[in-house]
Amino acid sequence: MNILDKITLDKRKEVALRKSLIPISQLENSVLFNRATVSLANNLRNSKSGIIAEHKRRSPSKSIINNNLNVQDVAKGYEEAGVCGMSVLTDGKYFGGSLDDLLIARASCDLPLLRKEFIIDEYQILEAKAYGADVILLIAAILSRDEINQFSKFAKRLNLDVLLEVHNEEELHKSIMPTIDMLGVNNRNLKTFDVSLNTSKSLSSLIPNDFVKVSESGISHVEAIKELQPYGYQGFLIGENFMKTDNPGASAREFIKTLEG
Ligand SMILES: O=P(O)(O)OC[C@@H](O)[C@@H](O)c1c[nH]c2ccccc12
Repeated sequence: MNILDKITLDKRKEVALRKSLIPISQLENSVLFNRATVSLANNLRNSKSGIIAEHKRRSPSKSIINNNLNVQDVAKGYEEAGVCGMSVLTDGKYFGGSLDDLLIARASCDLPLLRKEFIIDEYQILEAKAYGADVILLIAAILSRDEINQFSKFAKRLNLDVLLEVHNEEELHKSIMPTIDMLGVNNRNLKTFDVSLNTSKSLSSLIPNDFVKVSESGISHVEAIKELQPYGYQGFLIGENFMKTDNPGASAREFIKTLEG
């Protein structure tokens, strides 16, 4: 079984348990549930740098990245650095994250927040809203076209932006629909962990212009962004490159200064 299948299998069990612990009505009663969300897609359209900075403690491909930071400092640091949005990994087992991380990030900054999660059930979209997210991630590799349609419609009804992640042509064709705001091309193959910026380059011309194009993973220097911008990319999701340092906010700030300067 590949790692993505393993993660999704575990996720189905986890979500079933979560559902039994916290009823939907309780999520809907969250103070955050009815707040006005901020659009990441709009921020990216109006930005010169387009950086989405991620909070990621560890990953199956890199094991521990950084265990010595607190989410509050990271969120504030990213906001001060001038990023367009923040991505918060909420998967516990494989990435060391939690919904509490999302909640703390929400309490610490006004950036649009992406719930970075393996979404396989509408319940997780309600959680995203209740814990302060503005954007959800949908991963084409683990969803059918019908599910993408259903989940993205559901998210739009909650005023959440939808970032749809693809890794190849087949996933891209399956996913094009008007309820998607941003199309993210993951440079990392989630089944093998191979990383190549060529994935973003080769898929770019197949993405219709009404979607904001986001390039994800493996971006470790400003030159990579300069290389990808001519292909129409307006968003760049960066995790490890910032998180491996003692001060992710400061490294994001330095990165953006070099990029815009
Ligand atoms: O740390 P990196 O290589 O900069 O990557 C960030 C982000 O793209 C990556 O964490 C990611 C992209 N898509 C995902 C889906 C699930 C979990 C994680 C991811």
